[in-house]
Amino acid sequence: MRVTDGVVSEGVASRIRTALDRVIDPEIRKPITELDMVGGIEVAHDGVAVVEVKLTIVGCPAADTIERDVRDATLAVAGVSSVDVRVSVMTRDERAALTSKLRGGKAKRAMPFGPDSLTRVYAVTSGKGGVGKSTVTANLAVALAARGLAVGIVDADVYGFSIPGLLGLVDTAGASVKPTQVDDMILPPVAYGVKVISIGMFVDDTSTAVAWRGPMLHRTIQQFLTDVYFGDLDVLLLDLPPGTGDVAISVGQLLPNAEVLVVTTPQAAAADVAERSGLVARQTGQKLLGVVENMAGLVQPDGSVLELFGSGGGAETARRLSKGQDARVELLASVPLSLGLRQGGDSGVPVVVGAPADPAAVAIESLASRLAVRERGLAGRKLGLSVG
Ligand SMILES: Nc1ncnc2c1ncn2[C@@H]1O[C@H](COP(=O)(O)OP(=O)(O)OP(=O)(O)O)[C@@H](O)[C@H]1O
Repeated sequence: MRVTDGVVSEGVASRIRTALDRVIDPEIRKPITELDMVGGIEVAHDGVAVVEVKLTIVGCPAADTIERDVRDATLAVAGVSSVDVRVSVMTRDERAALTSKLRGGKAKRAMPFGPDSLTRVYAVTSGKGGVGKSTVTANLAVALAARGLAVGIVDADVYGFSIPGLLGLVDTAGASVKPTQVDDMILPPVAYGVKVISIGMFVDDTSTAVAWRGPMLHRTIQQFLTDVYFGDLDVLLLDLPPGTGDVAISVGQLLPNAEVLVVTTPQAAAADVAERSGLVARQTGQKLLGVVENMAGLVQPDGSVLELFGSGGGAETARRLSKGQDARVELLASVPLSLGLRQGGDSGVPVVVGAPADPAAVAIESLASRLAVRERGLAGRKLGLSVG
């Protein structure tokens, strides 16, 4: 429906369009004007505005937010007395044009994180389960995003897909939120500024055991990397299942520029397993960047330190992994045992946000400052890099 009564105020209409540049699609994270989601805008002499908004899909979960933001932005424009936001859905062709635009006009299903990409890819692995790999990954991602970097996580931990829960992307029953799908493009849910995709978002029951063989896992990781719209990321973190050669091989093939972070505990025995998972990653051509020791000494109220899992495992793993490659594998951080870190994970409010003074949060922040590298220079060229 178009406004037909009386003379239309073009000046106000164009000011509304400019104001709508500030309305961001919460899932795609771009202005709705850039996404061609704004149709006609007409304003009658009495200041009554009609704004047409085209959503990507029927039942778009962001519909209410977008409609409200469009209403607020329009009403804030001088000369507007009231607004009628008319919501419709894009046609197939409009949607196809949008997904192609978001892919930068590139062929469908191109891999955006290949060797030429300016995204720094960190693959987080561990020798065995339960060492806090996912907890560290989730907090690291949030800390990097808080520094203004564009950050994404691919949770490929089929056996323990815990990233959605750690970042609060779950409903009251504990089920992961489902990503919106625009044709064959998947829009990753966003938490604390981090775009997240997880195997947990594609299983109906969180208690489902996902018993996948290598090829299935490979296809899933590949699909996550090609069909999920991450946009231009500064950093992509991959949470990998502990100690499997299958996934290391897939990551080596799909993301040859990925750099591996090995998470281990301070226990001496854990160093053996952690070393093996690092070596598997190296055999597949990936670069080992560093070791993160987690569950290190817990500071007691009296100031003494309780080393529940012993000490030195992280440094030992880094020392052993340094043999056999030119660049030294560094112990990048030692994250202490922390009630706050564990509680933050359980409640979906990462400790780096909920209790930034917690010693575990401080250690993860310092890890983030070592890894927070933006490769996109002002001229869009690649910048020189170094960790440290
Ligand atoms: N530094 C820490 N202090 C206290 N608890 C921690 C710490 N790090 C992790 N945890 C807790 O340990 C448990 C295992 O952590 P997490 O799920 O992150 O491990 P994981 O290595 O990713 O395991 P998996 O790969 O098997 O899924 C969680 O309950 C988490 O809250």
